[in-house]
Order: sequence, then structure tokens, then C-alpha cells
Amino acid sequence: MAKPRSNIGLNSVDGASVVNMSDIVEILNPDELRRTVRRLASEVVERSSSLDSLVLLGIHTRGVPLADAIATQIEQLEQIQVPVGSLDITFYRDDLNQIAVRTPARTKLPTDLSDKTVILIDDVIYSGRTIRAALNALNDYGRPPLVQLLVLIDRGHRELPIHPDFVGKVLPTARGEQVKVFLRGIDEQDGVQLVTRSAT
Ligand SMILES: O=P(O)(O)OC[C@H]1O[C@H](OP(=O)(O)OP(=O)(O)O)[C@H](O)[C@@H]1O
Ligand SMILES: O=c1cc[nH]c(=O)[nH]1
Repeated sequence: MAKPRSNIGLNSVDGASVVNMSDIVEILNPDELRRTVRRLASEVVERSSSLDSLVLLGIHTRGVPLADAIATQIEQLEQIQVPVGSLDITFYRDDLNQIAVRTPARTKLPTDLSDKTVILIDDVIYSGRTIRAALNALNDYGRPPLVQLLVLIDRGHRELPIHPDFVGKVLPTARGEQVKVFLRGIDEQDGVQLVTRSAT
């Protein structure tokens, strides 16, 4: 059942376009998002054969604070500091010639990946093209024996045969809808919203 929107982000005006507040549905509030992150961290711990060989790589933009949050939860559960890095997939996008802004690569690897289990972390998976690009980027930095994928929201509509190993929430959506994730570190507060109608 759709919940009434909260005031996260208050995206009534988004650049030059307008989104009616009635078109915003709250999917996860801050507490629910925190609990989801804690469950994801538990699943990573439970299914990991060796936490010592784990590396978390957050995909820019919101995969980065999400990876930090997962690492914090793993530390609370297991008193182990899992190395966390970040992956900028900008130059590996298959639509690179169509995007105007090209940021410099912000990839930061915390360690050599050759004997590590890498968990790629992103906030949303949709077409799967970001993850395809992330796998290409990763290929330039080594050949980890195992790469897994963790996402907060799987909204469906895959265009490539890519599926996450760890999922916070499966959220069936229509193509024209948009999932917006808010994470502290980048946003004012945590939460997930579904924008059910395009901005006009
Ligand atoms: O599965 P896909 O169709 O690739 O969509 C998922 C990607 O879309 C969003 O990123 P976006 O490209 O909006 O960039 P951002 O993270 O910098 O906001 C989201 O953070 C995922 O990385
Ligand atoms: O709805 C979507 C689709 C792709 N990426 C997002 O962050 N949200």
C-alpha cells in the first residue's frame, strides 16, 4: 500500500520542472532505510566465506555513502573494518557521447583487488547499464576472483542479463516512474521516494 509522502527532499521544484507533491510516494522513511541497510549488512556477513577478503566498492554517486553505511554496520556486527572504495563509471557509460557533463574520474581503490571478493554497491538498479559499466571499469583495475552486486532498490526493467546478489527492496515500477534515493552525506536525510508521474 502506498504511503503518503514525507517531506524528504521536498522536490516540488526540480530544476525548471515541477513535480506535484501528490505524485511522490514514500517508499522507505529514514528508520526503514536504516533497518534495510542493517539487514543487507547481516546478509553480507552471513553469506561471506571470509570477511577478511571482502572489499566494498560504492558506485558514484549514492553508492558511495551506501557502501560506507554497509561497512559501518558490518563493523558493528563483527568488529571488522571492511575496506571501502569508490568506482566512477562515467567514462565507461555506453551513452558517453550523449551526456554533457563529464566529471573527472573519482575512482578510489582501498587495496589491490587480485585476491578479494568485491561487492559493488549502488542505490538503484534499473536497466543494468550502470553495473555493466562498473564491471568494465573494474576490469581495468584487476581480476578479483569473485564480484557480487548489492543494491538498495531493484526497480526492474533490466536491459541486460545483470542481477543483484543482495537487494534491499524489490520495487515494481512503471517505466515512466522514477526512484529517488536520499542518503545523508549527500542529501539532508535518508529515504526513498517513488515519483509516479514525470515532471511537467
Ligand atoms: O540500472 P541503470 O539504468 O543504469 O540505472 C541505475 C543508476 O541510475 C542512477 O544513477 P544516475 O545515472 O542517475 O547517476 P547518479 O548516481 O550520479 O545520480 C543510480 O544511482 C544508478 O547508478
Ligand atoms: O528510477 C531510477 C532509474 C535509474 N536510476 C535511479 O536512480 N532511479
